[in-house]
Amino acid sequence: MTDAIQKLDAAARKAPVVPVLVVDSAASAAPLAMALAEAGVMIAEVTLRTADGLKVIEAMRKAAPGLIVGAGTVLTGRDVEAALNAGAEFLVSPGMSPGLRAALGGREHLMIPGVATASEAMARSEEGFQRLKLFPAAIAGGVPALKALAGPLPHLKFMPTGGITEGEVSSYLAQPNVFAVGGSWIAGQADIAAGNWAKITATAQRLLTPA
Ligand SMILES: O=C(O)C(=O)C[C@H](O)[C@H](O)COP(=O)(O)O
Repeated sequence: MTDAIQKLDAAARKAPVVPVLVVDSAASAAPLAMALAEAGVMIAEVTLRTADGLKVIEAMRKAAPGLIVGAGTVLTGRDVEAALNAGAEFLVSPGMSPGLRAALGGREHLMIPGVATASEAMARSEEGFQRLKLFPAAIAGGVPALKALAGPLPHLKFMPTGGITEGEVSSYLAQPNVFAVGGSWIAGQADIAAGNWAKITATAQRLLTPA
């Protein structure tokens, strides 16, 4: 197992909830990183869907050095290079394409690619991807799909993301083939833009300390 995956696994064992962040302004990065770290969040995914995404990755790493910051919505080879240059420690994509696959060239261990079917999961595993994102988790079958996949493919570990609600997190995390759960609602785009740091900390804290 590679260092990047080991580090991610160790953090996910302690704090298996990964906020998927859409951050409009790099000015939000430092207070956001501190709000998440205060809640005990150990892994965050910054999507490259905003113009400031790369700057946000850099600034969050500086502000909270203990937080593992990755890049999400990595779609192209250009995204791969830009995200790694900005300091992203892991990469997440909604799926896989021949171009992205070629651009990774030996760096599969850094990426968590999205899969929605058994065939996709088998293909990614064969290509060397060690952790997979079930995406969009709710549409791809949610917890029943993960249970079904665990039968024939017990060695594959997933981070379900997409359409998961707060109340469902614990049932996802109870699956032995789930190492983390992701969601954009943990720290919502509007709350980040409005600087609602206390609300973000409270939501993340609630998720990380189940009743
Ligand atoms: O940006 C990516 O790489 C994605 O694949 C999409 C995100 O994972 C979803 O947008 C999160 O889903 P929600 O929590 O339902 O909002």
